[in-house]
Formats: sequence, C-alpha cells, structure tokens
Amino acid sequence: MGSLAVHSKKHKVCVVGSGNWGTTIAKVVAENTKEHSDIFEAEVQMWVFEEEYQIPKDSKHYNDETSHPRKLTDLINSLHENPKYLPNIPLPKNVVANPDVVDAVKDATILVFNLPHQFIGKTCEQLKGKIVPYARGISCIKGLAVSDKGCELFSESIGQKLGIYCGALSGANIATEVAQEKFSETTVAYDPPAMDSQHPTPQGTPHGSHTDLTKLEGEAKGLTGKKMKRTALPSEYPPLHHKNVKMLFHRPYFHVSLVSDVAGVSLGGALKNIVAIAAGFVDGLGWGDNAKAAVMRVGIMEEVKFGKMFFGDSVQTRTFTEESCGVADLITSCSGGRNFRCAKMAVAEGKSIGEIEQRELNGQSLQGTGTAYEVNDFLKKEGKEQEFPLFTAVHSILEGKKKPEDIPHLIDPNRGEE
Ligand SMILES: NC(=O)C1=CN([C@@H]2O[C@H](COP(=O)(O)OP(=O)(O)OC[C@H]3O[C@@H](n4cnc5c(N)ncnc54)[C@H](O)[C@@H]3O)[C@@H](O)[C@H]2O)C=CC1
Ligand SMILES: O=C(CO)COP(=O)(O)O
Repeated sequence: MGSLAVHSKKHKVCVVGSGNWGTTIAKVVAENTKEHSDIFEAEVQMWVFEEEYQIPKDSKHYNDETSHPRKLTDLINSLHENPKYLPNIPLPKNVVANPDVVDAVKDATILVFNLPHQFIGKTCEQLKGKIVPYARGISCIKGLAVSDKGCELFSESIGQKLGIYCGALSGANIATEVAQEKFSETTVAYDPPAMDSQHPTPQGTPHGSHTDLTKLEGEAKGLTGKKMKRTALPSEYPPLHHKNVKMLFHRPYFHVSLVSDVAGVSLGGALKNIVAIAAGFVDGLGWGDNAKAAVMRVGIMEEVKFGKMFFGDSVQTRTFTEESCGVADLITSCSGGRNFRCAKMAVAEGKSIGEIEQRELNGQSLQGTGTAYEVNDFLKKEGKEQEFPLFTAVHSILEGKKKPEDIPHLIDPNRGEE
C-alpha cells in the first residue's frame, strides 16, 4: 500500500557532495526516489562545490558552447552528467546540481553526506541551524574525525554537529563500477537510538532489532557516550525505518545489507584506506600477490583491533569478516582503488604519493594518506603505535622515515624479541 494514504508529505533527499562517489550515489538514490514516489520526492538535490570546468576537446560534449570553461553545476544540469568527476555516465534528470549548500539542503529530511573527509567539518559548519531539525543523515564518507578530543566516526560527528541521527553506508564500492551498474554489494548501518525501541518493528530489519525511529524526541547516547539529540519526524512523513532506508539505496545492481554496527561499518571503510596504501607499496616493489595478501591479513586484524579497543563492544568482528564494508572493501580497494594505485605508482616511479595524486586523479582526493596521519596522531596520543604495526609502518613510510622494503620487518610479530 502506498504510504501517501496515511502520510501527506514525502521525503526530500539531498546528497551533500558530488565527487566520484558522491555523484554515483546521487544517481543510485535518484533512480530509487523516482521509483518509490509514494515515499520520496523524485527530485534529488546534489550539492556541488562550485568550480569552473573546461570540457576536453576530445569529449563528445565539446562544442561551441563548451569551448570555454563553464560552471560545473551548469554543465551537470545541462548535460545530465558530471563531466569532471564521473564522465560518460548519464545521470537521471531528477538529479539537480546546486552550488549553494544551504539551498540544497532546504527542507531535506534525508541528508546523504558524501565528500572527501577533509571537507566535512567546514561543510557541517555551514549547515548548522540550516537543516530541518528532524532530518536524518547517512554518511558515505570513508575516514575518521580525529581531533584533540579523540577519534570519532563521521556519522557521529555529523550527528553531533547538526543535532540529527546519522547512520553510515560503506562497502566494496569502486564508484565507477557502481555507476556503470556492475554488480556490487554495500552495507548500511542504521541503528536508531534505544529510545525508539518501543515502536513496532517493520519487516526487513537486521538482526530483528529494528524500530520505528520517527515518533519520539529527546536525547540518546552516541557510541562514545556523547548525547545525541534527535527531533521527532512529523507524522505527515512516512517513517524512516530500515525498510524505507534500504529502499533509498538498494538497486538490482547495488545490493544493500542492513546492520546495526555503525562503528564497524564506518571503521572498515576508513581504515582499509591505510591498508590499501600498504598493498600499493608492496605491489609497487613488484613483490606479487603473496605479499599483498599478507598486508591485507594484518590490515584486517588491525581494523578489528582498533574498533574493539577504541569503540568498545558495539563493534562486531563479523562486520569486518562477513560484510561488504569489511573484508570485501579491503579486497576491492587493494585491487583497484585509488589509494592502492597511487601508492603503487609512487613506489614504482620513485615519486611521492602526493605528486601521483595530483597527476592522476583530476581533482579527486585520496583518503588514505590523511587517514594514516590522523590515525597515527591518535595512536601516538594513546601510546598504542606499537600495537598497530601496519598502520604505523604506513605512516613512517609516508613520513620518509622508513621504506616500503621495511614492511615485512615492521609487521613481523617477533620483532620485539630481537
Ligand atoms: N570514489 C570511490 O570509488 C569511492 C569513494 N568513497 C568515499 O566517498 C567519499 C567521497 O569521495 P569521492 O566522491 O570519490 O570524492 P572525490 O575523490 O572525487 O573528491 C572530489 C570532490 O571533492 C570536492 N571538493 C574539492 N574541494 C572541496 C572543498 N574545499 N570543499 C568541499 N568539497 C570540495 C570536489 O568538488 C569533488 O566533488 C570519500 O570519503 C571516499 O573515501 C567511498 C566509496 C567509493
Ligand atoms: O572505497 C573505495 C572502494 O570501496 C575506493 O577506494 P579508493 O578511495 O582507494 O579509490
């Protein structure tokens, strides 16, 4: 039965970010909002960090009108394609690029955060007080928010800054493959706070623990014990239970698995970027698949250890070993991800990874280098560097204090006995 029978309003969706993955997710979401018009408004706003872009001469879009640099938003809205960050992928016409972040989120009840992690803090500052208080967020960002206060998940820091509940989406999802509608799986963590638990459980919920999160308001504790404020969704809107959240992302080519382990999902996506750099380092040396597998094995162990040590019992090992956001993302990222490819080229060519990033990525942004530094800062403060030898090795290599050739020695469990 269509929800409009009961609910007079539909959810408005805004994707905050429009890079390689941001644009892909806007495509996925827009296909679904069009299909499920009883729950969602078809139009999906996509916030674009505005820039001028020159269509290359060899592009099919090059003509008199595009022979000079034009605003990226104008190009996206006229070509229905993001020619800079997701070229050659047609976007549904209901994706609307908007350069004004405050205007893009106006009245949106669902905010999908999808931008390189280094830009999210500033973006949230711009959004404070500008969103509807009953909005819900999903963070697709792979990274961690490390500050003097400690180490936070982006789902948590966004939720904290904006006063909303925010879940996470992460998986083995090389953006271009998803955009080309090649089969992928992903994991969505959406675990509304306990205060919603009195509400009925709709079908299709993970681990039988689902609740309708739309009715109550008040405060709930976040993963690190901080208070998270949540305002009730007005009853005019369809509930945002797991079934409807899944409907926003699931496609025949993009299978969504729902879990409640927000920390595990976010950590898998963030920390695998450090491991992918290590995999690129050993591959750049020409050491072959056994070396890469060794790095991946140690990497996933450190991911789980990091989660359990700093985010407590809410982190489940099976999120890393059984879900797309864990082992599958590690495998895909260490096979064809940007962090892996840039690290490999850096070693093979004897250049810095930053130089390769500038040369190869056309404005896209590596997440692994920043995360390696941020995680190291945090581990240093905690006095735990030695307990995470692979994460620490990647940082030392980026710093120029160690070499990729040192990795076997640095991750040797018997090293301390020498
Ligand atoms: N690209 C991929 O295959 C995947 C990426 N991810 C994650 O998704 C997140 C977003 O990544 P992508 O969409 O790939 O971004 P990207 O790597 O394509 O980054 C470029 C984006 O950053 C924006 N930007 C540049 N300067 C900015 C500023 N000062 N403020 C705000 N935005 C600015 C650009 O406009 C552009 O939209 C990252 O955390 C990444 O790890 C997750 C899965 C797959
Ligand atoms: O997260 C990704 C695939 O799941 C993409 O990884 P890169 O950012 O290294 O390309």
